[in-house]
Amino acid sequence: MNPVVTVTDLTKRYRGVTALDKVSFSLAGNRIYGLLGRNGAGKTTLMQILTAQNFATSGEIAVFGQHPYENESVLSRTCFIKESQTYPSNLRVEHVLRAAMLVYPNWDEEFARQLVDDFRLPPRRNVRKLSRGMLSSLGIVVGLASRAPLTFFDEPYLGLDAVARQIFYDRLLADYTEHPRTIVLSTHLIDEVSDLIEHVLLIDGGRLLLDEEAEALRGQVLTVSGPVAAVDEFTRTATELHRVLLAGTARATVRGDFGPAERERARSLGLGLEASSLQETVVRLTTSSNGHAADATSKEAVR
Ligand SMILES: Nc1ncnc2c1ncn2[C@@H]1O[C@H](COP(=O)(O)OP(=O)(O)OP(=O)(O)O)[C@@H](O)[C@H]1O
Repeated sequence: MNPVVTVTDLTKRYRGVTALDKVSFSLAGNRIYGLLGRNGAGKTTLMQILTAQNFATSGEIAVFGQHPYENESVLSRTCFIKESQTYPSNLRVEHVLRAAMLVYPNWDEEFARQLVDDFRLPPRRNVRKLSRGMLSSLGIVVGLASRAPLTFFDEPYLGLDAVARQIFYDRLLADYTEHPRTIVLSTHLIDEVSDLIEHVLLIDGGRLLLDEEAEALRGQVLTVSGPVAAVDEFTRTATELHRVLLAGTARATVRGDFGPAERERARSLGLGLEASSLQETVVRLTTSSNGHAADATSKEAVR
């Protein structure tokens, strides 16, 4: 199947800031992508360019095989829900939903109504009078009910409580299962979405640090713990991302290909092995690397 998005050597420079630096990747159809990275990594800039709300400095992009700028056939299939979505101040909730119905060909009105109930949104209230969390809920309703074949959610939950966030995750997963599409979810709440994400794109300082299936990544990053000498022996053949020393023992987060033989080797050295969570993996990769993970091992002496 042709990719839904292809990005080749995409660079975006603002005055004095390189927000994206020769980024290349593609997005397949019908997958949920996690677009992860620290503040200022370049995530919003990337989504803006892919939705024709910003221009590249150099590089190529194709969305559904075409450039998205002023391209109705691409934009009608693309939905971008931003962190701080703004609406004309004279609109009520029901007006926003009606406008969305006109924009998105796959709009599901019944699903939208159900979501409005789920998030307890008052349909007749003016958007100016919505609370911060209610505004985020409205964006989520539009993002889900649009059923756009390519949907971007950029930190959609400012002000949303834990119950509403869980409703978002549950409805997203259930609806995606029934109506598969390509969803890009940018978030800092990595633990909360780690079961949803099928593929991880990690950006750091404008560079793509990771483009990996979530399942594959789970087996690639491990934490080993035990006597320092045994940890040293084990980590000789892996990339060490982080280490904590504690009274003669070490706990190291390592990245590598850990098949059954490697795991057996760890056990024979008397080491404990734990899979790292996606959040820990992202934190360790972005704090240890700057693109040079092996050179910049972080050694943190606790005692
Ligand atoms: N209009 C602009 N003018 C100048 N610099 C900008 C502009 N927009 C973004 N930047 C800079 O580009 C870099 C990437 O910003 P971007 O908003 O894409 O990051 P982000 O990954 O979405 O961050 P966050 O997670 O904090 O939302 C940052 O250094 C930011 O300050």
